[in-house]
Amino acid sequence: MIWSDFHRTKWNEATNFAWKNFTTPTVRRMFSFLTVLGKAALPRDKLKELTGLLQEMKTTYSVAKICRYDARLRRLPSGDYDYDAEFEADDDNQIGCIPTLPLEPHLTQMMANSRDPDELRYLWRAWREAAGKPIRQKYLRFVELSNEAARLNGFSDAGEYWRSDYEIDGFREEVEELWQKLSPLYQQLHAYVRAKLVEKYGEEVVPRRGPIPAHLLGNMWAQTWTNVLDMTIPYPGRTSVDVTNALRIQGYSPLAMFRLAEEFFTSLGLEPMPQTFWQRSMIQKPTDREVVCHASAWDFCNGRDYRIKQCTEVTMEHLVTTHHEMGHIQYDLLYRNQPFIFRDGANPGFHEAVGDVLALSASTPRHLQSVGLLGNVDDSYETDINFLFAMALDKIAFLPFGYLMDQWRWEVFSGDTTSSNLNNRWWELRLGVQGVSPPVPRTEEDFDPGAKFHVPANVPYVRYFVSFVVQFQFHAELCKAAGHEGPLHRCDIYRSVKAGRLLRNVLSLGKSRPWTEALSVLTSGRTNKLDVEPILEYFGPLRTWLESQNRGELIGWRENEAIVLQVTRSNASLITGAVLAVIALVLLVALV
Ligand SMILES: C[C@H](N[C@H](C(=O)O)[C@@H]1CCCN1C(=O)[C@@H](N)CC(=O)O)C(=O)N1CCC[C@H]1C(=O)O
Ligand SMILES: [Zn+2]
Repeated sequence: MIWSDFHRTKWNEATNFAWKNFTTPTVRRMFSFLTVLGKAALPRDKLKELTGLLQEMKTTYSVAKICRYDARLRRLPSGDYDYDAEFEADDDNQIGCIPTLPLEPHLTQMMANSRDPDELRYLWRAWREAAGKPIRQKYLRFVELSNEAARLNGFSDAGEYWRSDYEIDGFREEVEELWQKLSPLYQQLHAYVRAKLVEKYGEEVVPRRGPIPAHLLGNMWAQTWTNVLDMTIPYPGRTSVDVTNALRIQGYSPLAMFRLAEEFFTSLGLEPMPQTFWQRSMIQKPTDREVVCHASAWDFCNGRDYRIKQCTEVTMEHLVTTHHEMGHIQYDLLYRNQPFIFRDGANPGFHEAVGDVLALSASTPRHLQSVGLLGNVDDSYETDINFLFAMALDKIAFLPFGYLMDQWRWEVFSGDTTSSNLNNRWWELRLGVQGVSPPVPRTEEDFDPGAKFHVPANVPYVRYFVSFVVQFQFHAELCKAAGHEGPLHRCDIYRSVKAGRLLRNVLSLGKSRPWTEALSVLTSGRTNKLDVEPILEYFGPLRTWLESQNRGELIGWRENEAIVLQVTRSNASLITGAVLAVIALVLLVALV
């Protein structure tokens, strides 16, 4: 909605009005949200520019495609793969191929399944050439306008505006403290996975004591490592909870996956998906048009229309994502009777946690067996460790990525990071916090953060870090309500109406109360703070196992040991470059 200057003046008068002195807390709370206009506070022309930039960046990301990797065509005389050749313009200035491969499902699946470092390195770089690099300048202008809008709302920059969603002072410090408590467990997992990747690829590809090259972790952003489970599973041959094959053998369709997820919610006495959901959701990639394939959930704010858009593949990973997206819809449904301004998550991390909490139960070997996706499941120690390890490849591996994405953006918004070190700062964080390195040299010509959906789409990310902590607090409390006894990681709240009632009581509040109060409701008053104890308890047995396995390994990484795989520059390009330089020099001398 575009505000006329008259409206804006009137609104500014109203917002300065003494609503802060209203006696009714709920009304005061409503005004505290209503008076934050966000980007609508911008003058009309700048608002138009901002939304235009956002649309262009999202479109670039969603239609980006790359060329096929064709090792045969790109061999140097030495036999090495001539890596740069893919990016060299041919004589008619065309890239040496026709880009045909989109991120979903092609590149996602290739990053998950390829075990060829050359191919993975090509895919990793080609995606960043196609999706990140082209939006670097647009993003810088977008940041300027976002900061201008934030200041018009009384914030110092867009980062402070984003953090205000958490309604506590010192949220930044809180997140830092949580990460410091979780980092040792991450480093244990990192050390073990690195050792396994050294076994698989050798030390000339993976430095035994350095960071892990980012293209070898089964994911385009190395944000979760579940796709390298086959190379790293602690006890091969014992029960593995990757049920992708079972889903396919049993003929699961995307719709069947959605129905399976819905049944978990209704087994708790929670809301079924409304009729319109099944009529209007897009759960498979259409063949007749380009769509934004990145999975998302939508509340159309009329109490009836809720939809998921997802290019669903029949894999375990997509089954978990289906629970995640349906968790958003469940939350939307539970607070639909709140006043409009309160129809939101208690904080953004709560919204991200709902579906994941149910998936923690749905992913247990026992539960997978009960729905026929796993055969015989034993209660052996090895099965436990295999399960916890698979969960850690998703939940623990993710923590540094969930943490650093907005560390980087908050610094860009505050001006600590500028166009002179935009990409370098990203890799400082990736190296320092996550212990991953780029497989090819990076410069300020590149814009690697732009190759991750949430940056062009301008969706904050620390919500996922908060979710990965708080979902285990939810899990622990719901398991208590369900009467679970035994280790937390074996808990399955399936069909527990008591757990469902507790979850309903917390989620129905929406944003009508501060999230700290919602946490009090969840824990019957025991705490109102984010707490890493439940996630550390859940992974306790694995941590002990990792520490024993990692004896003799360096825990952590020497940052100067990043092996940047030498990109085999084709001689031609080097010669061309030299010749051009000489011509330029001769011309310069001639002109002077
Ligand atoms: C796959 C998932 N898609 C997001 C999500 O579901 O959060 C989408 C895109 C951005 C926001 N969004 C929404 O659907 C919102 N409308 C939900 C809401 O606010 O109600 C996603 O991006 N994830 C999941 C794990 C980590 C992260 C990633 O994949 O990096
Ligand atoms: Zn989400």
